[in-house]
Amino acid sequence: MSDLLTTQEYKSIAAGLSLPHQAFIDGSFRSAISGKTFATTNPATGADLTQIAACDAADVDVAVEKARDAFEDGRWSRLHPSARKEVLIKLAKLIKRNARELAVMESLDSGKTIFDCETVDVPETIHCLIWHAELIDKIYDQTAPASDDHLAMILREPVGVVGLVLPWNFPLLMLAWKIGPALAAGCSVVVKPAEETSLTALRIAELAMEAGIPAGVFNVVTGSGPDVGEPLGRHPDVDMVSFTGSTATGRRFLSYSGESNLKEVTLEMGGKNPAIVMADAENLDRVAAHIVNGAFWNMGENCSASSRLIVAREIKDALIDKIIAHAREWPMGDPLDPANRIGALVSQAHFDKVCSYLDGSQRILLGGTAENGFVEPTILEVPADAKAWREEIFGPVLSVTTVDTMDQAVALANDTEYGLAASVFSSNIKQALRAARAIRAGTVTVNSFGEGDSATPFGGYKQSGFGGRDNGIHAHDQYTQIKTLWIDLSDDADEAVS
Ligand SMILES: NC(=O)C1=CN([C@@H]2O[C@H](COP(=O)(O)OP(=O)(O)OC[C@H]3O[C@@H](n4cnc5c(N)ncnc54)[C@H](O)[C@@H]3O)[C@@H](O)[C@H]2O)C=CC1
Ligand code: BAL
Repeated sequence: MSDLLTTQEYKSIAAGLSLPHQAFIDGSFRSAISGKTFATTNPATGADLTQIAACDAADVDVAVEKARDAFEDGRWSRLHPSARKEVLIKLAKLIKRNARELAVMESLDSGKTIFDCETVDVPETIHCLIWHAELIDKIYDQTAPASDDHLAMILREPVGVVGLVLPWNFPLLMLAWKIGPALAAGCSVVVKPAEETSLTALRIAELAMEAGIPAGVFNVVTGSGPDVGEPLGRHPDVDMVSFTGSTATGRRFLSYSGESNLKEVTLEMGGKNPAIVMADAENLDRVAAHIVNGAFWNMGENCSASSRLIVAREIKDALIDKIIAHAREWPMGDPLDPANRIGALVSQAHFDKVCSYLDGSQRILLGGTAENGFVEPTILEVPADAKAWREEIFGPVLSVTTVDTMDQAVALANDTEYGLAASVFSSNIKQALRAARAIRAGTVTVNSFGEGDSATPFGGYKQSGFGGRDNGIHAHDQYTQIKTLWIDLSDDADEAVS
């Protein structure tokens, strides 16, 4: 990309950044009530970046109370949708104005490459916010069939105070996927960023105030899952939680809801996503480029990563050779070097988890080495009962196995507790579409890898998803609820409504 800077220029921006470190509640930054902090670290160097407010249930209580006050007095929730639109578009413009700073902050905090932060995370964040802002004053309520004496209206109302619990793999983008539709709908939000990556959510909250989002509407409470996520999930005055993260934690949010106020819960969780390549797939070189992108983009720290390659036996060697050639074009190293496509894994704990799958017991076709937070793109040939085949690794590790027929491939694709995404490569389009229908996953791509865009719903089948979809007009459903308004128009006041 011609407008990327040099490594030195990025490092000088990094050195000059002012890093937000306090929680953002009711329109201002504040320390945790306990006064506690925790370190956020640059995973590429191991150096501490800053100390972040380590909030707990007391801070969650204040944020929810302020969010409730804001929601009830209507300072945001009752604005004309076009007024909310204008403010959200202003926020998107402010993000654009601060794009470089946000990209560097995101890269430092998460280990993601500056190339991805500059070309994907920040621009897609802006696009997502604009998409939902532009949508909100174009949605019509409905009327239901009713007699001439009655009017039956179906109205959508903002759900209220929502908790948005975020993962660390796309800190900005997942924030946008959730605040875009939630704020557009008129909700007040309490955001809980992942403890590994709090910085950009805090900076966006500051920009949101500057854009004109009223105090109390957009709060960010930093801290650990048990200290902040759980109190939010259990809070009696939170109407809804939208979560993205692991299936294990998603399950907890269902329990929190069941054990508290039955708040609505939407869960976007893990994946072990298959890429099926049949012998008749056209242009293996192009297929290989898609597989490399699917498996290794964002260091494989992607819930929709193609982590299982199911390939027709007769083309396996040819395809693997091409995948290896493409993977070698993805340099690994300093995330602030714009030439690099593979950065550092998000944390030492996550690095250790990914390394535990590289125990030497598998046949390694590529990579397999890991050092100081960086894991090389790795391809493992494994049987379909191997741990690496079945469990979500969330690192740059592609597991491969062979089949003879599309039926075998689909059966293997579906042999998982997950159902987030899949891709199918075949020049026989009928066969490919039949397979796409048979695969139990929320997004299936044919002859490509991708997860859609702001306009297309994203979420999972089985243990990958619950309760709704991110993105598209469907995301709006998460943050609204339906009210029926029934009006008797008859002159006879005694006539029963029916
Ligand atoms: N679907 C996805 O996009 C993601 C999947 N993962 C998967 O999860 C694995 C573990 O990563 P984690 O960071 O531990 O994910 P996680 O699911 O534990 O964390 C996601 C969010 O939930 C919060 N959380 C954690 N424990 C909680 C609790 N007991 N109660 C309430 N909130 C809680 C975290 O603070 C974070 O904000 C990864 O290796 C990967 O396999 C992780 C992040 C994103
Ligand atoms: N791929 C975007 C959603 C996620 O990884 O959680």
